[in-house]
Amino acid sequence: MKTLTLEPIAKVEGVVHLPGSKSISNRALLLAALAKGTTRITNLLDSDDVSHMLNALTALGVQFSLSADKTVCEIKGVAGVFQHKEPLELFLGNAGTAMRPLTAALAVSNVDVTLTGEPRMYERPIGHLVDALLQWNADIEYLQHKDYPPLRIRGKALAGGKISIDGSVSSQFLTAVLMAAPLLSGDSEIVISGELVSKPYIDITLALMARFGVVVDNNNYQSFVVKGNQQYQSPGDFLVEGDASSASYFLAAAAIKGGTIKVTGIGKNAVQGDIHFADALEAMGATVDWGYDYISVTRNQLKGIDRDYNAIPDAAMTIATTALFAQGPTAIRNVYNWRVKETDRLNAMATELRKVGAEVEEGEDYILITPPTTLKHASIATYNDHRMAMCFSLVALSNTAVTIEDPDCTRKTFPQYFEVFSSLSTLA
Ligand SMILES: O=C(O)C1=C[C@@H](OP(=O)(O)O)[C@@H](O)[C@H](O)C1
Ligand SMILES: C=C(OP(=O)(O)O)C(=O)O
Repeated sequence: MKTLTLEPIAKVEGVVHLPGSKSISNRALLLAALAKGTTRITNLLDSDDVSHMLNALTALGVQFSLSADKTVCEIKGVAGVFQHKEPLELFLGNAGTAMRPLTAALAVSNVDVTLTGEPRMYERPIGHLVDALLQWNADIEYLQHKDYPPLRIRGKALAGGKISIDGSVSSQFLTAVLMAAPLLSGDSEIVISGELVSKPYIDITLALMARFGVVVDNNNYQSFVVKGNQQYQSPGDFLVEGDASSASYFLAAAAIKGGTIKVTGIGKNAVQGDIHFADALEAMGATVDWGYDYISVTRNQLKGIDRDYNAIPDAAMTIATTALFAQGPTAIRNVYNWRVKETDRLNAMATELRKVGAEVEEGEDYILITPPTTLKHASIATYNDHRMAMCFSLVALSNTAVTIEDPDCTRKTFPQYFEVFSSLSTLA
């Protein structure tokens, strides 16, 4: 297996132009594909998760052109729902932002589609989404195990109406039904049961739908009303914000061993909840500066924090390895759904943090990390989880090297991560 050893880093500083947000790239592609008119998407992310969405759109007959560097996509919308006569199989890797939204969009289209993915995708639940779509009378079949992909979807026109959806495992299920709702022939009301997790991602969904001309009535995230029989409208040009989750590694590095690092492509008005990772760093003691198109962080003495990070589950992983450099313990709470992401992230994080010397308590939905006085060199298993690889690069900001196993797993959202990280670093 390929490994990458990062030697101890004395200092980090510089400017990072962030690649496009994964969450926004895949939403923008899907809505542009459904919309009336041609959309020119710029700063599109080029990564595996986005390739899976693009490949699915190609197979569905959507016409688009990509620039040589794959960051500009001009896409001609189908002005309605997808139409495809022959049965199709779409392979979606482990991309939640492709699997979940496409399940709903295809259930209301004229298609007969089987959605497949990597083995881990077949362990990531989708039952809450399918249960919601079945209430609209969708035709969806589990091909292996109840509540998990692969799925066979025989899409058809659906009438809408009132449904309930369990929001306690993934917000992507609600995102999926919201994006499909305007395509129903009648109006719909979507009522949330259970505590809605990862709420800021719903704001991304509503903001994107609005950019494509569809306004949703949001009753305090308890229920949503969407008018039926609508068509998404292309906004013409659409610029993808920088990826705020990807920014977290650089901002954390600055807090630990800056210098100052400035990330551009996101700022104080960004729509992604993960920009509030910078607030976590500030609470730990770092100095944060916010502009309209940048966030910069400068080092300071860090102290441990104890907070609920349900709203930013992806960036919260970066807090776990930043905690290695703080005075006192850090608790990251209310992150149960770490267990159903690329791997069981609570277990993976606890196991690997212990390897570098931390004392870790792994709860059902929290992790409590007490940093060691000196970090130990370790070979870090990454569990095919891009965020495990990126988070543990921070260990090199010590007097100790760190070895990252399978570093190429960052291709899910950030293929160039290690090149960018190294370009900011001065070795000890
Ligand atoms: O809607 C989105 O773009 C996402 C929502 C979050 O998932 P959950 O809602 O499952 O927490 C997040 O972890 C994922 O990386 C992207
Ligand atoms: C959970 C993640 O991905 P997905 O979109 O596949 O859910 C992630 O990127 O951390």
